[in-house]
Amino acid sequence: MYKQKLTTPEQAVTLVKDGDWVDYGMTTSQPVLLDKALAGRKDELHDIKVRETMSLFPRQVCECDPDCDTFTVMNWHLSGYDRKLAAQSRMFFNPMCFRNEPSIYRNIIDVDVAMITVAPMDKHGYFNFGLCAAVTEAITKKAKKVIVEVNPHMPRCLGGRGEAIHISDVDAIVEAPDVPVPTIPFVLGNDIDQKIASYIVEAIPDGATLQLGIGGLPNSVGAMIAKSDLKDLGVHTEMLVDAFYLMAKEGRLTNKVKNLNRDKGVFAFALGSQDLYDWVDDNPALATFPIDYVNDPAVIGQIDNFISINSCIEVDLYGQVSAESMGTHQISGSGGQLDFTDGAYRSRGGKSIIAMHATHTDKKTGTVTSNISPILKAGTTVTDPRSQTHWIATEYGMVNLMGKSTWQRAEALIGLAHPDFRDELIKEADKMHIWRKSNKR
Ligand SMILES: CC(=O)SCCNC(=O)CCNC(=O)[C@H](O)C(C)(C)COP(=O)(O)OP(=O)(O)OC[C@H]1O[C@@H](n2cnc3c(N)ncnc32)[C@H](O)[C@@H]1OP(=O)(O)O
Ligand SMILES: CCCC(=O)O
Repeated sequence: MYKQKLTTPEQAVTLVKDGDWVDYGMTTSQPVLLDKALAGRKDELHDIKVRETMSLFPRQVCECDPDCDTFTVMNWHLSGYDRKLAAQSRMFFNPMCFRNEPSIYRNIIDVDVAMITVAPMDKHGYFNFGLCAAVTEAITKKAKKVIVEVNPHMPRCLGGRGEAIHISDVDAIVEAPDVPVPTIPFVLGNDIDQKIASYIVEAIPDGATLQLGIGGLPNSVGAMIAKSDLKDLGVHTEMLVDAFYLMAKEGRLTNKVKNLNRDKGVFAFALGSQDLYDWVDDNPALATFPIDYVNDPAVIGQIDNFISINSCIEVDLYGQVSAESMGTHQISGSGGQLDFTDGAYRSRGGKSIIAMHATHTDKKTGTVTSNISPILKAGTTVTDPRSQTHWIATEYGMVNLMGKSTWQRAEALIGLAHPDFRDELIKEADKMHIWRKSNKR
């Protein structure tokens, strides 16, 4: 069957017809040779819609078609490359809560052709989805045709479920022996990140189960945990990052006291360095599951002492969080932030922590602005509504907003702002009628 289905990328993409919706696997499952071959058909195809997530390298269907004559590309979560294209109307954002994405595929949207990078076929005829199980099964099950791009460098991730596809469900196979699996460097934050990390690490008990988001700030927290005295930590995370490998190496991560999936570190996709990939490869201490399980707040809430650590871009004085846009400029996406904010709050002893620097410096102009604002800018997307926001951390401390009234939130958040911006924030809070008269006397 393998020999019958094996073909060239150019031949495989002839499965795509005018008007089709084509889905690429997300992050490390993005096809490379198939993307290039599909781009090669630009002049003969019409109205092809491509859906993808977080490009880790230039997308050939975008590069070949700057005026978007043939390809309309949509993206569930923007990377740095993607946000530049989106700002030129060459890519469009697909709003979602990550836990809902599989059900959106199952119940709402159609897929004509799925193109997915996978690990080599095993002796039972299965292609492991490798580093990214998250939504891959939902995409392939909905697709009318499935093309797999086999990458021999793709680690094999053992799964709870939904981690592989059988050759009988595949329409065409192409091989990519010389394509590296994309890595991202483990970059630690600066002194401010270290300060914020120190508050967060203090709030983590022995035996806690952790989720870490993307970026220098969560990396700093993870690296500090690895060097701490914390014992018997567990992992239940959307994205498995290098920090978890460091914690395991230092003996902090045992998954021994987790009250769900005990002895297993749970994740939906892994993205990081080659060291991380070598650690996850065939590792029975880890289990990958689809995102509608990992990110389900009802699942997360069953795990005691669940500590979720994510970062954001801006918080207003009501406690509304944006982790994804600045006005109408889409920076990234909601991803799983709200899923974990809700889930960690439900956990006995749990905390959802949204961390950020108190200020932002514009790289081009050098202008410094407060990341705590009276109100979000016009057009900014709310990632976490104020009713769901739990803990917020900056280099000036950490506060729990849950249960606080509007004046208490304003007071607490102004206490987390950079001192240079506090007077102005107080004036605005007063105008917004969320500053106590007694404070003025
Ligand atoms: C994969 C996971 O994270 S799982 C966890 C759940 N998911 C989420 O939390 C999703 C939402 N969160 C995110 O997307 C990220 O955590 C972010 C964007 C909030 C922070 O990620 P980081 O990698 O630390 O972001 P970074 O500092 O590089 O900033 C990204 C961009 O936003 C811009 N930016 C960041 N903060 C601000 C700000 N306050 N004002 C204006 N622009 C800002 C940066 O300039 C940068 O833009 P550029 O690359 O085009 O120059
Ligand atoms: C693909 C979604 C990533 C995130 O949650 O940030």
